[in-house]
Amino acid sequence: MGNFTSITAGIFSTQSCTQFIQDVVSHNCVVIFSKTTCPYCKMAKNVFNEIGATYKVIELDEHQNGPQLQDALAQLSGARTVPRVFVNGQCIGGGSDTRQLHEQGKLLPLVQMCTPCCIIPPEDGSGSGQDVS
Ligand SMILES: N[C@@H](CCC(=O)N[C@@H](CS)C(=O)NCC(=O)O)C(=O)O
Ligand code: FES
Repeated sequence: MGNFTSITAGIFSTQSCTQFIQDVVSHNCVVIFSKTTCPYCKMAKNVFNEIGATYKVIELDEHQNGPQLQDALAQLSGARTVPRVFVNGQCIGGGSDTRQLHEQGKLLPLVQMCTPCCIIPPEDGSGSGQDVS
């Protein structure tokens, strides 16, 4: 009788996970593939909080296809560890890589290259943005 392997593979295949990841990272300036309990992941989120960048988080431990997504991330980025951090469609590495780039002053310029810009303007109360000097 029939072989259902190809059907059950469906959405769970590494290939469709790869497509999902490529879709998410091409539509969001900063994407963090994370696990809710992971301190390295918190570190990565904190770095982007510090520079005022908004980011999309995908918590792999809460995701139906978490393990498959990790396999696909390994293929795409060379590591299946969390976090995996993407800026402007490119993987910049994990939590310590993100912090290091920030300490070297290289993270903000990467984020600023995104269109549309994902930096939240600081609320300094200095008026409506109209400069009439
Ligand atoms: N230096 C790396 C360390 C990442 C790491 O070792 N992550 C562990 C969890 S803390 C991991 O992903 N292990 C494999 C797994 O959870 O599937 C980083 O900062 O991202
Ligand atoms: S520190 Fe343990 S899951 Fe990341």
